[in-house]
Amino acid sequence: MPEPAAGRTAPLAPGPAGATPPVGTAPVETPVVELRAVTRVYGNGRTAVHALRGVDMTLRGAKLIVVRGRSGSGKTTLLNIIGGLDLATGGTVRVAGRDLAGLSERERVLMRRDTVGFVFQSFGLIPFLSAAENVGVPLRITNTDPAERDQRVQRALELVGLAGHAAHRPAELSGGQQQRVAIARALVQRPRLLIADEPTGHLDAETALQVMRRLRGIVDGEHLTALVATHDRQLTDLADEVLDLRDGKLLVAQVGGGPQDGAT
Ligand SMILES: Nc1ncnc2c1ncn2[C@@H]1O[C@H](COP(=O)(O)OP(=O)(O)OP(=O)(O)O)[C@@H](O)[C@H]1O
Repeated sequence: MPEPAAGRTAPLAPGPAGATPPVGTAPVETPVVELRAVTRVYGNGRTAVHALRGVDMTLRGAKLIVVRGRSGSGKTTLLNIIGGLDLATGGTVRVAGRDLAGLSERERVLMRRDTVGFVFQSFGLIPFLSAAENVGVPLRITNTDPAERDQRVQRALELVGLAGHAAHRPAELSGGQQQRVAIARALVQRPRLLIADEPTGHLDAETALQVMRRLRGIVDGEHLTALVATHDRQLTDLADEVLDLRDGKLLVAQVGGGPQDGAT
């Protein structure tokens, strides 16, 4: 699939100013994710668990990419390493052109904040805050100007189709609506990369499909890359690419433009 000719659109407003290089605004040619020979070993000696065994991957462009695999195949480990929540034992991990191993802890925090949006199975909403307040939490942390914050929260809620539910608390929303609020919260910092670990795991099949369709539309409309781990077979139909992990190895990888680009 051809790459967009121009830079990606940034409908959720320009990137924040910061002391570190603006990783969230890396050139569009830069793959958002590049893994080379990535390994992750938990523990050591005879009890060592080889969760990832030499994963190569290149992701770029507005793509919805599904990672699937049996329980224990390494999906969460892979997503956490790409998102900078965990460090690889070996190999190279580049996100928006930056080698994560070369970043300090603080730089990794900034990389996550500016480049990556996370969505988890359990939604992770704060129960006593409204939908809008939940979505606005990342912007409060970064001391975003209140007027800009309100505008970006409103836009993010519109993207997930919940502009009319801004004042509702999580308990007043359905499971699918709660996950859409969580997606809006992940989008409000305008990430290049959205990482979702079993985002529909707590939803019934019909609701899961609705959430995934919404995600599909957001990937296309916002020109971001979404990496979604799921067991759900029907959700893979909406993906541009499907990566199969088995025992820490990537079996299928036709991602990032070139044929077999990044395939193991
Ligand atoms: N912190 C840890 N310490 C030791 N082993 C771990 C740790 N985290 C994961 N593992 C092991 O690494 C392997 C991969 O786990 P991971 O959670 O990445 O798989 P998964 O595909 O996401 O599984 P699931 O679908 O059940 O969430 C498994 O064998 C798991 O037991």
